[in-house]
Amino acid sequence: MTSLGLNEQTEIVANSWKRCQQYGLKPHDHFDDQLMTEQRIREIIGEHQLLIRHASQLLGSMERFIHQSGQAALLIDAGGNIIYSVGEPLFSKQAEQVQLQVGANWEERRKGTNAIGAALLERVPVRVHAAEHYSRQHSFLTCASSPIFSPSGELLGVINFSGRQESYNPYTLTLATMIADALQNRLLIEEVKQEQLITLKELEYSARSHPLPLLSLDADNRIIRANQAALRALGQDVVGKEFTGIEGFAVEALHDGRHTIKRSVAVQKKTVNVGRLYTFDDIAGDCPSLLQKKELAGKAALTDFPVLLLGESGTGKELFAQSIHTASLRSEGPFIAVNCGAIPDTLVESELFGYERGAFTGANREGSIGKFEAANKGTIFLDEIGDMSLRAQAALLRVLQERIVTPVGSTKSRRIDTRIIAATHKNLTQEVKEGRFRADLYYRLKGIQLTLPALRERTDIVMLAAHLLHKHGYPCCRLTESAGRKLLLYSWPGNVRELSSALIQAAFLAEGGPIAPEHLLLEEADAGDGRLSGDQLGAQVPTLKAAEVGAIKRALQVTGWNVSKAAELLQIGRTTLYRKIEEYEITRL
Ligand SMILES: Nc1ncnc2c1ncn2[C@@H]1O[C@H](COP(=O)(O)OP(=O)(O)OP(=O)(O)O)[C@@H](O)[C@H]1O
Repeated sequence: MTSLGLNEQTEIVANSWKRCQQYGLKPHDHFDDQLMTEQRIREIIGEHQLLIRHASQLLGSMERFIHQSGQAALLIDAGGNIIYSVGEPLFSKQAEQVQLQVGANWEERRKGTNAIGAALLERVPVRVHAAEHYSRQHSFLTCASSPIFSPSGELLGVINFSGRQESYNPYTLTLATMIADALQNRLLIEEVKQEQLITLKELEYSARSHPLPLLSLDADNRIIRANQAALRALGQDVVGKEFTGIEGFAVEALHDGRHTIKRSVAVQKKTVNVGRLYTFDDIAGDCPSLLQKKELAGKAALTDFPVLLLGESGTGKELFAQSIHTASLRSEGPFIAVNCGAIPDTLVESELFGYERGAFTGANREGSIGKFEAANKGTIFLDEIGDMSLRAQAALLRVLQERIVTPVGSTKSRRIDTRIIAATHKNLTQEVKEGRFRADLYYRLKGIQLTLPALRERTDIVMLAAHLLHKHGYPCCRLTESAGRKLLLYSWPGNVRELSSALIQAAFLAEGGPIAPEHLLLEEADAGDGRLSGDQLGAQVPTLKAAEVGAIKRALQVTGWNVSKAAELLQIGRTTLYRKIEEYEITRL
């Protein structure tokens, strides 16, 4: 910014005097000498941290010169408040007598004609020397101020040099202007850095959750960028408009470690599993037996072999099935889940293979495609396969062998290109032995077989619990140590599904505080707290010995047979635990 000529400066001062007369100020009056409260000063300083940081770096480097000149340098915000100062101590003391100090306001209306107030009003560099000050109290001063603008042209404040009138130097106005320009450049660089950060964040989001709607907002909440998905969601003309929030969007503020950047990236809130299939990243836990299955499933995903998932109810079979699909080359194709146990025997063929128009009474007049065709080029997940009738098994076997389906009522067969993942909580070999499941179908399905560990066999229950609390929207909810112990000693017949619902209930009961054992309402009497409720008494009550053996076995299992850790969990001595292991003849399976 170039300095104005002498005439323009004189005119600025003259106009300021006229305004002061209109305000009703008198040169001999006692001018406003109120300072802000300490609390308010702290707040204002907090709001201008970035500006203060850059100003203090620039002025700090010339502190010696400022001292030698007998002056003080000040930073003032756009409202006329002094928010930072560095100066020669003797002059700074005198300046304080007229409140030229942090916490004072130097707007023209309060202090009469002065360089700070005039530069803020006129938005140009201004010098006010000695008797040019409207107030007689200020005539001992010589001051030079230059306005600071943001990269987008908004007035942010003023840099001012003041000293006793004898310290007048024609270059102080040039100096103020140079410092204001340097400050502006630094802000611009900062903005570019923020821009890079925001772009990186956007890239990260697009890599992770493409094609979710993605917006970038400026400091005023105006949309500066939007990807195609966001344009579809919000309209093609949203760029430049103010973002007022929208149902389903979460706004994430970005930080650079030192301060919060006012811009935000808005991404669509993850609504659990609505329109989004699970991926391997959703499978939480670091228990070796789980990690091994995850690795194997990851390899299986790259092939087209059938996968058979075994495991108790709630161990994550569907989670694995979806993750295999999303990691496979078929991920762009459909994922169709069929609960085989829920289809009535008479409808199995029409459900799986479809039917032609008018094939049977009650059928849709237009006909319908079956699940296999719906899953063409994708994956079909045959859940609860162990619950299928023998008749249905025969029909399924035909499809697997021939890779074609014939809709009910049709003579035309259709070729299908579908990857098959089946799952059951039943022991299929036992089912085969007892004649309830066809051996040939079993061998067709078990291309790659994965048995998922039951939760009680896992060593990462507490970590999984923290993950599930986070997933269910209680990221700050923490488990007390004794609650963690209770989770470890419980037998979890319902596996992760049961853990998940126990935690939601516990977080609710804990009302935002830490989750304690009494918040975990578990089904069994062996829940680790040793207490039995009234309705659990009677036939279901295990004997004391059985409960003790159960607790010891689980403690050994979750600690991977680390006797010291298991004893700690059970809150008994190590020697006692050794004795009990021997006494009850507990062995590692
Ligand atoms: N390792 C895991 N990490 C995170 N969530 C999990 C994990 N395992 C299971 N879950 C969650 O537990 C619940 C039950 O999982 P899922 O439906 O996949 O189990 P399943 O074995 O298919 O059960 P079922 O046999 O009863 O159909 C789901 O909400 C799933 O997201």
